[in-house]
Amino acid sequence: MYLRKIYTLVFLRNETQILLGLKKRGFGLNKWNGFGGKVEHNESIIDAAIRELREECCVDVNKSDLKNIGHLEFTFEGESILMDVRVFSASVYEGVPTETEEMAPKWFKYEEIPFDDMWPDDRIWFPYLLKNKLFYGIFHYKGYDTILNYEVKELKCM
Ligand SMILES: Nc1nc(SCCc2ccccc2)c2[nH]cnc2n1
Repeated sequence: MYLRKIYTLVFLRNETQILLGLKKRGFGLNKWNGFGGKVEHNESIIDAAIRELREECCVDVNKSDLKNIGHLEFTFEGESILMDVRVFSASVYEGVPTETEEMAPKWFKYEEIPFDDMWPDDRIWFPYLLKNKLFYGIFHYKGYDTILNYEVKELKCM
């Protein structure tokens, strides 16, 4: 029924702030989001996450510094794609976040996250990210602005 496509989403964090990027083209245009995109057939999910972060904001992160913090699945009314988004965070990285054709990076204080200019689901699962709890969420959208139904839960590590 659904054609599952895997994507990555990476958030750089420090004690007081999180790095978001304003999407300048393509999917999620003009929304603040983490850095990420498609996983190509010839790469692992982790390698794709590292590649997209470098391509989108010129920051390099080591595999060992990327932590899987969540798993999100998105379906859209009338579409057969299931977006399977693997969410990562890192607090150790190299380089200075730099604007590219794809993204304009900016640090946001945790109390000033611009949810009104982000995907509607983000305000639902960000509390888990902010509390460092591993999360799993599924969201069924009508169009790209309306969530018809969803479920989010904390995953207990094995
Ligand atoms: N936060 C968030 N992110 C995404 S897509 C993230 C993965 C991606 C996909 C394509 C290009 C770049 C990045 C979402 N989709 C529906 N709600 C959503 N929320």
